[in-house]
Amino acid sequence: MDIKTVGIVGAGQMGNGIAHVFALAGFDVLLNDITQGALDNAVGLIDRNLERQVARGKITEDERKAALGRIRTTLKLADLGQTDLVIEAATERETVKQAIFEDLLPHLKPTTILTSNTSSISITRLASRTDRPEKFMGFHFMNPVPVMQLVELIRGIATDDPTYKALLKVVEKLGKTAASAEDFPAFIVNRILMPMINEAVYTLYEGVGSVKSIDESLKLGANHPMGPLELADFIGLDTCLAIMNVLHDGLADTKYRPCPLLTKYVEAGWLGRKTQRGFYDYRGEVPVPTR
Ligand SMILES: CC(=O)CC(=O)SCCNC(=O)CCNC(=O)[C@H](O)C(C)(C)COP(=O)(O)OP(=O)(O)OC[C@H]1O[C@@H](n2cnc3c(N)ncnc32)[C@H](O)[C@@H]1OP(=O)(O)O
Ligand SMILES: NC(=O)C1=CN([C@@H]2O[C@H](COP(=O)(O)OP(=O)(O)OC[C@H]3O[C@@H](n4cnc5c(N)ncnc54)[C@H](OP(=O)(O)O)[C@@H]3O)[C@@H](O)[C@H]2O)C=CC1
Repeated sequence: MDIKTVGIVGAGQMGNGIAHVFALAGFDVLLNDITQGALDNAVGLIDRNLERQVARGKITEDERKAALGRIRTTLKLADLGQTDLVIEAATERETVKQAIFEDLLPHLKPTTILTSNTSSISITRLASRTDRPEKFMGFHFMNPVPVMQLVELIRGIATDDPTYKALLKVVEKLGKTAASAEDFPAFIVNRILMPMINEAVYTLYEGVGSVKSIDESLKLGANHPMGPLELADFIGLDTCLAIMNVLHDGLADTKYRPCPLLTKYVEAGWLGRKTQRGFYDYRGEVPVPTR
């Protein structure tokens, strides 16, 4: 199937990045969220990120304008029914994702491929609640989407070959690299990355190091581009906790127990960069550690 139009549900940090790269690659994009404010913020951010790419000579001004011209927004989920490919990128909560697919189903044309950008949730289970489990896949982009090369492709138990091949072609058109992962909790990247982040929070919780010393240790001692706590803030602490809970519940192993300090930050609403406060406070000129 030749995919030309893409519907994206959720205009948060992942939804806007996904819209950005699809528009730049020539797809027509329809972006949906529940508030006009979220849609306006997303388009503003895409514009600024495209401008940054122009300033760095990565794309031309004409390409920036053309990409922006390919992005439309809507508050009506039903409008996405006529697109060739839907990418769900809403909050990492299974009930939210299930409700989105249920609401979308009556409006979908029969050939539309359904995907979720979930970081951890079972693709087989999400697919089983739709009318087309064979046309359903995990389509997992990395943050920040315009920069990161990898896309994880996760087949549910029922996903058919034409669907998998169609998504491989899309990844190629985006100029990214696909890695196939089996459908088990948190797939590959987060199965490995998130326990490391959770361990960094335990290291802080147990007083082994401060926010600054933990991040510096991994940046300077292991050459990571960001320290694990800085990265957790960048991903969103709510998303990190949700992924740890999926690992803990799905694999029933205490080694995936979310750190109580991570839970406390989420309960406080200190979700990282997106709320201006997490392991760092971002409200001033430079980020200041909160512990
Ligand atoms: C949770 C999940 O389910 C899965 C995940 O995504 S896990 C998270 C995976 N992501 C990571 O691990 C990111 C780790 N961090 C990094 O790689 C880097 O710190 C970073 C790329 C984010 C920033 O790099 P940096 O060197 O500190 O910043 P900077 O020099 O400003 O930017 C580097 C490049 O990224 C671009 N960039 C940075 N942030 C960007 C954004 N939000 N949107 C678009 N472009 C961006 C810059 O324009 C720059 O581009 P060029 O190299 O083409 O000039
Ligand atoms: N953050 C990351 O590094 C990565 C995240 N992911 C995954 O991508 C998905 C999105 O994450 P991220 O972008 O970080 O999250 P954000 O919190 O930044 O964005 C989620 C967006 O979805 C919106 N939303 C919630 N419910 C609905 C709905 N019913 N219909 C439409 N929009 C809705 C939210 O609106 P509101 O704010 O009003 O609730 C918000 O704008 C998650 O599944 C996450 O696990 C995947 C890779 C990396």
